[in-house]
Amino acid sequence: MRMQPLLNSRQMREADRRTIENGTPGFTLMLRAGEAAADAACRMLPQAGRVLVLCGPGNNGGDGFVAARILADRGHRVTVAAMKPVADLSGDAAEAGHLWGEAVCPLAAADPAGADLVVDALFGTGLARDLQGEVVEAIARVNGAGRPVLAIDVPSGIDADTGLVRGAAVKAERTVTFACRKPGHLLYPGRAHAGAVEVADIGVSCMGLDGPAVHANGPEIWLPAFPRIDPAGHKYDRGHALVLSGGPGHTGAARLAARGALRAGAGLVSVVTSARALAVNAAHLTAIMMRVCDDPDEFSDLLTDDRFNALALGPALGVGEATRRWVEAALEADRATVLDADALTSFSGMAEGFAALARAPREHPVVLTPHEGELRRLLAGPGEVSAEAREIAGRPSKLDRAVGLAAFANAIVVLKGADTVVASPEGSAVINENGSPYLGTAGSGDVLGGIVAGLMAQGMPGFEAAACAVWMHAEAGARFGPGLIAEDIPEGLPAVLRDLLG
Ligand SMILES: NC(=O)C1=CN([C@@H]2O[C@H](COP(=O)(O)OP(=O)(O)OC[C@H]3O[C@@H](n4cnc5c(N)ncnc54)[C@H](OP(=O)(O)O)[C@@H]3O)[C@@H](O)[C@H]2O)[C@@H](O)CC1
Ligand SMILES: [K+]
Repeated sequence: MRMQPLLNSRQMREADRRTIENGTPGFTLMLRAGEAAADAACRMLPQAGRVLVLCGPGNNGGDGFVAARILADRGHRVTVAAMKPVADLSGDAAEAGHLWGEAVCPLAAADPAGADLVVDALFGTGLARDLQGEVVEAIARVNGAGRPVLAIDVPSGIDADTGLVRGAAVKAERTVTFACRKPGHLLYPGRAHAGAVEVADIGVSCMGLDGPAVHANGPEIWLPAFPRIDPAGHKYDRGHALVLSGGPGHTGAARLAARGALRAGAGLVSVVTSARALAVNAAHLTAIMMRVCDDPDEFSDLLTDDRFNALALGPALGVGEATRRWVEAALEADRATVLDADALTSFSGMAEGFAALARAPREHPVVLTPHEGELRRLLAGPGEVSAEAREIAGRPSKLDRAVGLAAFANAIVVLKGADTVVASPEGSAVINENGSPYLGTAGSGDVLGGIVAGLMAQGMPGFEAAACAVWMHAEAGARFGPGLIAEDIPEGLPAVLRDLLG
């Protein structure tokens, strides 16, 4: 298994430039890209058919002209509609336009409804601003025609770096991209617009580039750091995770998290409960133990025992001063700590204070697991919030928001959603892609926090534990499919672990 880098458009340009500098002409790359697109088109349309190729003003359009030439040579009836006449193109795109060598109609005259396949070569990684005017209209006609669409590199109108729609965007059935995928292929809505994405090797290397290290999340990222069980060891070698319970009537979330931690392999897991909630927790727990703490001071006392090496707190704790004090006690104790839900929302409008706590020098990782609403409330909630925090919350790109919060709080951030991003304070990130819509169910996030804590209890580093937990959680949910409830996720972990660990 190889790591799958996701290069942004600046990094892609740099990769391109280096390849050209090392002796491969840009036009050769364009010929390879166009051929890969033509091959993909032929797989979608195996019999000779009517192909409409839409070409933009830059090199993405150039790829389109090359693909059009190859498809016509292979017997398809090809129409090319372009934003600019070939005479107005420059560089490699002009050369590709001449290679096409046949008539080009204006974009406004393109008739996607009359095609068996539409090849979208309007814009790729060079999209620089929102689309307007006739391109928006042409894209609306393509999307309305209901014909299969193959996008070259990126569905036009999708920002390759953020996955956001810039004015309008093509909805493709497939996308053929070059060298490696881009963040916008994994981040929604780009992921939905791209359809199935295939990567063509055109001789451009994605390695050794400056800038953010962003990857698709997968076992290759974290399996080497996965805790291995020592055959001669015992449960005390695999850590002891503590999960904080809410009060009576709010205890289920902690038990879900605790179950996740135990299934993830923590040697011991205890729910920390108030005396008032003890009976209800006791009625539901067997392998998971309990510790009674009625206030944060008792919790601090408990944490003088360094065998408790991982903490998870937040779900169903309640929002306010009391929860802030539990969070302070947890952070002061310097254990591998997961903060979720109310542990984050309790600091709404106090982003600076929260960050000061999280940033205090510490040995063990802090993992924050907000969804978008929790991130917004934490960084831009009502109250005295710094311009820096507000700027992070307002970033259009989910990737940038996650990386921003991670740096701001010096913590690992799991920004949850269908395209969960895990970011480190140093700026590296992974984007998850094995989830399923069924994971959006009550208590699912509680289980995730527990899995992260369970892995860290076994000594897995924070970033790897978070990325691994996100992947395993999604995998267990996706395998279960329809009818999934949060309780099923921990029970799905053994099968996922068996396949991972062999
Ligand atoms: N990297 C590689 O290894 C390889 C890359 N290759 C291919 O090159 C593609 C990147 O090419 P690219 O840089 O020319 O950018 P591209 O997406 O064609 O668009 C730029 C043009 O669009 C214009 N424009 C921008 N926004 C606009 C808007 N909103 N509305 C209107 N116009 C707008 C912009 O004009 P300007 O901003 O200057 O006005 C410029 O004319 C890449 O996706 C891949 O397909 C392969 O050929 C081989 C190897
Ligand atoms: K495109």
